[in-house]
Amino acid sequence: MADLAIETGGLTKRFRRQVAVDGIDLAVPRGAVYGFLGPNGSGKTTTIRMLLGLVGATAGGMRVLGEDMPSSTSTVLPRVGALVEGPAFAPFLSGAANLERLDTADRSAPGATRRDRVASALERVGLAHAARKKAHAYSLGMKQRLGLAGALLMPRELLVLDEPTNGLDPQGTREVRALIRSFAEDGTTVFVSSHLLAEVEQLCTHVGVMSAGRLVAQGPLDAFRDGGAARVHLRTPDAGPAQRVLDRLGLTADAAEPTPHADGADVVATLPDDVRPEEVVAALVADGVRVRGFEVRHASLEERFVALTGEGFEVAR
Ligand SMILES: Nc1ncnc2c1ncn2[C@@H]1O[C@H](COP(=O)(O)OP(=O)(O)OP(=O)(O)O)[C@@H](O)[C@H]1O
Repeated sequence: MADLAIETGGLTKRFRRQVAVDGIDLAVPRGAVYGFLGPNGSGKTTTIRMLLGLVGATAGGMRVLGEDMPSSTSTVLPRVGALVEGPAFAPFLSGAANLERLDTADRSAPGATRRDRVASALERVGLAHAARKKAHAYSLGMKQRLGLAGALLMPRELLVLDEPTNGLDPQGTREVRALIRSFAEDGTTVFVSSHLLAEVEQLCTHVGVMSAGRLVAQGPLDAFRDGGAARVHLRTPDAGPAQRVLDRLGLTADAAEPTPHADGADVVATLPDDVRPEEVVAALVADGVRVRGFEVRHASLEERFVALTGEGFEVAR
């Protein structure tokens, strides 16, 4: 069995009639940066709140860092750093004072090292220069980074981050992403929710896709990238003979009729796993088909996820 930082079985949350999370089986390997992807309202925040013991599950089980939750909350949570829903800070306290206050509330955090740990967490997120500034004067990006600093006051084995780049400008987004990468490089497992496919694609080693409360896909990101059928895009003035060659090789055309083009016509067909693109070109040429364009394209991650969830993803970065 893989060593899992988060594992759930049939995890379910119902709010009166509505099923927000519908029997999900999460498997988050240790050391992964796991992107928890799904459109708004698909159940990501509710799942995170259950994992952190902020709300009870209606049914199902969960283990976090190898321990049953919520029964082991008091021993597990000190090992987990969390950033959930835009952290609330005391506006008239400085960034450093806010972190000191937060740290004081953590019974596992030793007071003797508090000041040093606060300073190094601020340093880590690039806020050392603003340590004495009042939190209300922080930009949204700085507040978000202060929230991340709060999750880093103690060494953590797992970070759970709910939409950490929400509301940030592109620069702030890049900074937060770089920070998350640096946590992962230290060996921390990161579980990060997002409704932005591009973000998950750039950041994560693993992905879980939520749709209407269900986990519709999960696994290493590379498996999604390499999966998905390849299609050949052929441009030729000899569409009829081309189609016959493709049929013979077992390629199924996307449309009954090729798309007309000034330079002939475009034929698009799905390439079976056991046929190599060069065989297709050779067979076409051998049959006298004039090949004016030939390209093999894999379905993009976005196309695959849209197919899984039936919904579009925001592609904004
Ligand atoms: N406290 C609550 N009471 C009733 N319904 C709730 C509650 N919290 C969440 N829901 C519902 O559960 C569903 C899942 O919500 P959730 O916030 O988990 O989704 P999400 O994927 O995190 O979306 P978002 O990205 O918008 O936060 C939604 O339909 C939401 O309206």
